[in-house]
Amino acid sequence: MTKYALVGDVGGTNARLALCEVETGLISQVTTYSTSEHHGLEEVIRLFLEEQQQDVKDGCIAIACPITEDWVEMTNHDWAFSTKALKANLAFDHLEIINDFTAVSMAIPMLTEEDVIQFGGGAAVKDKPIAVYGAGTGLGVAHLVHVDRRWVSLPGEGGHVDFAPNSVEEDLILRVLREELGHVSAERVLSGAGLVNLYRAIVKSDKREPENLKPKDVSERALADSCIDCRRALSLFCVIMGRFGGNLALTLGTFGGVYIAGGIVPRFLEFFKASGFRAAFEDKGRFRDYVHDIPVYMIKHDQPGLLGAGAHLRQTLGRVL
Ligand SMILES: Nc1ncnc2c1ncn2[C@@H]1O[C@H](COP(=O)(O)OP(=O)(O)OP(=O)(O)O)[C@@H](O)[C@H]1O
Repeated sequence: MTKYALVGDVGGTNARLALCEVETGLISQVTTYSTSEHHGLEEVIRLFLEEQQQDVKDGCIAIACPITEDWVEMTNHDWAFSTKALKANLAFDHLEIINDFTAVSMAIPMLTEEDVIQFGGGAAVKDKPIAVYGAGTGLGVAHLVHVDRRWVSLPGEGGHVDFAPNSVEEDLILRVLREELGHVSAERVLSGAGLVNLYRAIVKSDKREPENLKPKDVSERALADSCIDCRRALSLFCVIMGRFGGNLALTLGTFGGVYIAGGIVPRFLEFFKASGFRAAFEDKGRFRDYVHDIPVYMIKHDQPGLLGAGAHLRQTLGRVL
């Protein structure tokens, strides 16, 4: 009989739950619940399991916040719970709560050629380290290394490293943002709000007054070619994505590839392809040759969080990915 586990991907707005076939990793019955319409994770899991009519005893839920102890509190929502209590209340044998980017990284070994778009470089080297990063509401980062015939995801808060400018234009941006924010992390430029920060800094460095724009306004005006500042901001966003990805590649020698996740880049794919992204990725001075062949892939699979939560759980249960 097919054995199923519960998998989940919980963000600030939506909680997605699904079944995962333990032997194959196949995801089915994907159901999305609005987090604002429910009191907590246990409530939506119960609703989901009542629908399924399956004897589910194992689960893995990816969630958008740092996971450091039993008590889990979401960053952008008021859901909070004890993992131990949740496992006991659901009468599960096994329940893991993992960070959402840990899940995205664990999905990578499961992806096929159809799930990605390559941006330059050669072929990925099997079992070499992998980096994944993604701009969305924030900037998520994770690394994946292959040790003792299993994949290990290295967590961290890599989105909060210092923004490292590498051109006169980027120096100007840093100066303006530092005056406003103090510490300028990479996330302050590589996220939805980051795109707006770039636009505002470009306008302010020219001693003009920026408009009150949303991230979507900046990318739409850039694509429509109706605002030169927005176009510069979007171009710079792509270049800084390249520099940041190149830094991840250098740090861990990611000859297994660098992957881009997150909801922002897919919204202007053609612009991204034609941008200075790859040149900036390789713009590493004496180490240009080192990163030259490292492939970059954008993940286009629509549920990498669920796929990765399933992969994480299956590996814990002793399956080989
Ligand atoms: N067309 C667009 N161009 C640029 N940024 C956009 C666009 N549409 C939305 N955004 C920004 O993208 C960010 C949301 O990113 P994303 O869609 O990856 O969701 P998330 O909140 O990070 O993830 P989840 O869906 O798991 O909660 C927001 O900052 C939003 O303002």
